[in-house]
Amino acid sequence: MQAFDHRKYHPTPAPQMRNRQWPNRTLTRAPRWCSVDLRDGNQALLEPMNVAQKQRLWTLLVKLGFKEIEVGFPAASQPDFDFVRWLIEAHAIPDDVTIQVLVQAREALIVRTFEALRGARRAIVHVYNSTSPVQRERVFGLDRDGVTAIARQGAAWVQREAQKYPATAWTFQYSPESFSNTEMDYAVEICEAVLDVWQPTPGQPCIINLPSTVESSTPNIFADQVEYFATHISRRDSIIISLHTHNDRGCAVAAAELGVLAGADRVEGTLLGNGERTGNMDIVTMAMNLYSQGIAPQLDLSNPDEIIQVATECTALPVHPRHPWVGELVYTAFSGSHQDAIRKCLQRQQAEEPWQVAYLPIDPQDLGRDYQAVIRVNSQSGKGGVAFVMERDYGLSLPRWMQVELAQAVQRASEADGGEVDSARIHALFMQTFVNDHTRVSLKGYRLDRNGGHDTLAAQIMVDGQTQLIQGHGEGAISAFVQGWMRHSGQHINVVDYSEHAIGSGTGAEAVAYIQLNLNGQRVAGAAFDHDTVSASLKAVLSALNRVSVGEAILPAALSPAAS
Ligand SMILES: CC(=O)SCCNC(=O)CCNC(=O)[C@H](O)C(C)(C)COP(=O)(O)OP(=O)(O)OC[C@H]1O[C@@H](n2cnc3c(N)ncnc32)[C@H](O)[C@@H]1OP(=O)(O)O
Ligand SMILES: CC(C)C(=O)C(=O)O
Repeated sequence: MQAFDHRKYHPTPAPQMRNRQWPNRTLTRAPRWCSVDLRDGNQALLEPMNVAQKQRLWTLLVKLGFKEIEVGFPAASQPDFDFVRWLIEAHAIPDDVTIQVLVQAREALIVRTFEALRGARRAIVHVYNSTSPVQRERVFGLDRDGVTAIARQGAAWVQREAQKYPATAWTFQYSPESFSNTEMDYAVEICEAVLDVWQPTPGQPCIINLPSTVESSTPNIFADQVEYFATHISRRDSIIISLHTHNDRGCAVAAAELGVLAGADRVEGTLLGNGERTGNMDIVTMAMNLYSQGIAPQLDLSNPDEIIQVATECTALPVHPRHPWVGELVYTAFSGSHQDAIRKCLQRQQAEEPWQVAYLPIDPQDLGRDYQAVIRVNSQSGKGGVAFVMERDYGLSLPRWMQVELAQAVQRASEADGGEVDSARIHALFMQTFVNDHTRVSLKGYRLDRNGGHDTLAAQIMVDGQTQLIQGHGEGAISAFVQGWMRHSGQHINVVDYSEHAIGSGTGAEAVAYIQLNLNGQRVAGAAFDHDTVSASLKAVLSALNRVSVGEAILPAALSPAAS
């Protein structure tokens, strides 16, 4: 066979299901969570955690609200053993938290595991052996009966050792490792053998943990396997069915979700999905998936930045900026149409109504993220994003036609400079484009006589350093000013659009005015600020006029200093 030849592989067999129920169900509550960060997560690290790092991660897991935490494989290494001893001797385990430890079905390792747990108030001992045909035939060289004997014997050793420590409240857990690659009838058979040893009861249940040790099928097949198992195993009322999915195909979360629909009670996973190969099931993602559907996740994930900080410091693994729910960029939109939709929805969103914001599946503030990062502008952005930034950071609600023109200026800047255009730069472009410095023509003062809609305005303006007086009549100050300007200059000006609003509140509030003129057939917009609204509007007219006059020397002859 040549390289990259798909014929090397065969599909994972799926159980024959006649009347599967899970597709008709929906998730309504969070499963029982068990964090395996300190065990499966740890065993996948280039440099496994030392005791201090484990203590740090443990503290975080407890703070997040985990009630079951697999703390290590104490028979495997001294740091794991020492960490379990520290937890017990330092009384670091809260009353409502149960520690869990993993061990192979090997006598010496089981004995050592119970030594590590001496003095624990409560503990889950998790024993496993692998059950798939490849493991049976190629790793263990045994048939089904031989592998079942390992499981039965392991279960018996666990039971025997537990009896030596009667002061501890023990729960036993068994994993048919490689469950999802095991024939389902055999998976049930081997677990029955373990249950025969442990004899669980509803009052003293045990945990059967079903792993997709290596994820090798679509999540619906995993769900079928779980439903098959849950409906064929005996003593269902005496066992907690737990899932432990891996992410080889990128579907660990989906598999766990469907597995819960298929009858599982409990889910094992890690924070942000660290674990063997492509990782364990990411509990943060699954819990946030539930949260976003209005289901209490039973974990406090309101400070993901702390989770990321502790997890990355303990594992030395970075978190992708687009990691589901918590990545640095997940609540940031660069694309114009997304920004436009987000801006409109946020404007309409009422505090007491259900969240309905396009492109933002949850309110970023729930996770301590502010709206600062929601909209960032680059060459893919449009007027919506630019308008959002101006409103959010400077309190400026630009009229639509000005948004369009500013967005074009921003786009040119982004294309010229490459990358993101930050809020300060957008503001500078606004000021440069629409407000400018009134170098040639500026307002010195005005007198407005209001006369029932027929107003007279006398304005003193500076033109190239010399004072000029223009006078006009009209309906309102702007129209009187424009009329005066036209009379003096011979230019034709039409006010196409005008708006103004206050920035801030109280006596110190400033007004901003936006105006669009048609000057001799050419559209030109301007904006201006002043504490006095009339001044702001007259200055906005001059901002627009300055724009066309700059560099083009089209100042009207009558207003040019030579003509005065
Ligand atoms: C899918 C999972 O994540 S399972 C958890 C895996 N995690 C780890 O392995 C991390 C911790 N493990 C370790 O540090 C080591 O494996 C130890 C210390 C526990 C044991 O080390 P060693 O005794 O040197 O043996 P090693 O791990 O190589 O084990 C292989 C032997 O154990 C047997 N074995 C492996 N798993 C099991 C099991 N679950 N139950 C019974 N026997 C097992 C193998 O058949 C093999 O036996 P052989 O020597 O007769 O061929
Ligand atoms: C021991 C089991 C649960 C495991 O880690 C796996 O199968 O991935």
